[in-house]
Amino acid sequence: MSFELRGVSVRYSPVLPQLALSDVTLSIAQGEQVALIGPSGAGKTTLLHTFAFARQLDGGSLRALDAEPWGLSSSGRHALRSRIFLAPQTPPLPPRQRVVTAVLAGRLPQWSLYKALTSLFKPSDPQAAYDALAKFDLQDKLYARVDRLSGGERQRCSLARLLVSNAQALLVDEPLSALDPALARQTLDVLQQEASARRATLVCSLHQVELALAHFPRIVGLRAGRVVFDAPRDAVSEQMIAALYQQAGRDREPPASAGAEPGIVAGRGLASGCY
Ligand SMILES: Nc1ncnc2c1ncn2[C@@H]1O[C@H](COP(=O)(O)OP(=O)(O)OP(=O)(O)O)[C@@H](O)[C@H]1O
Repeated sequence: MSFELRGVSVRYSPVLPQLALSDVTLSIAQGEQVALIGPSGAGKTTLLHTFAFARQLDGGSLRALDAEPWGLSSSGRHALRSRIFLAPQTPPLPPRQRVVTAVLAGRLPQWSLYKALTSLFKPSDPQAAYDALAKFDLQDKLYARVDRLSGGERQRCSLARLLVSNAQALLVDEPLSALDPALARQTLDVLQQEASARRATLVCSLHQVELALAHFPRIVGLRAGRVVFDAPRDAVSEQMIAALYQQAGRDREPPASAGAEPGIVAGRGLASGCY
């Protein structure tokens, strides 16, 4: 099993009454490809960070790659973490760095400190960075500076890092926010082909509901920190989507229908695609 959450709660601060995740139970098998959808503030990012044990639990338990990260020593946790790639919503790319160096940073978890430092001055494997960038049609940017890239180029450059890593679990947070529709589809194709080729688990948060349903066999709907549905894409109806996004952002209480069949909301359908 890649990830198993049992009754997990996460709170950002003890002074904040609300839970970012509330009693979440979810299992994801190795090699599965899952889309997380839900309104802004639903807890998608928090869930991805929880999988990658970047956030402490306030309750419940987590298993990741068949280990219990919070029961390990910090060095054990670090070793386990190196097998997971978390691509954040805002790519942390140093602006003055060359793209080749930024992409090869995807290998940092596998490198010694010496190799990491020397690679800053002389990229250790520019061919690997070139090949990864080529999958996103960005190979001509190999030696460009990161701050000369467009937002969409930067986003794909950050995902090229994932391609050079050797992670067995790929956690990707809103990878399409700066991309046009054609690039968005291409980017998802690249991520999914890569995950399939290395039999890695892929969990991807998306605001583009249509793309989530078109690309991912399993869809998890989150709202107000809770799993509202977890279903094969063919079982996800327009009504479920409408209920998931109903009054998005206006409450942090679990919807009355959480865990049950959601109600029908008129006027919004899958055709509107991005909620
Ligand atoms: N650093 C933080 N400190 C305090 N609260 C936070 C922090 N990060 C997130 N939250 C809160 O936790 C909840 C879940 O946020 P999260 O970022 O996981 O949602 P999301 O579904 O990823 O949203 P979006 O789609 O807008 O990125 C929200 O209520 C948010 O305000």
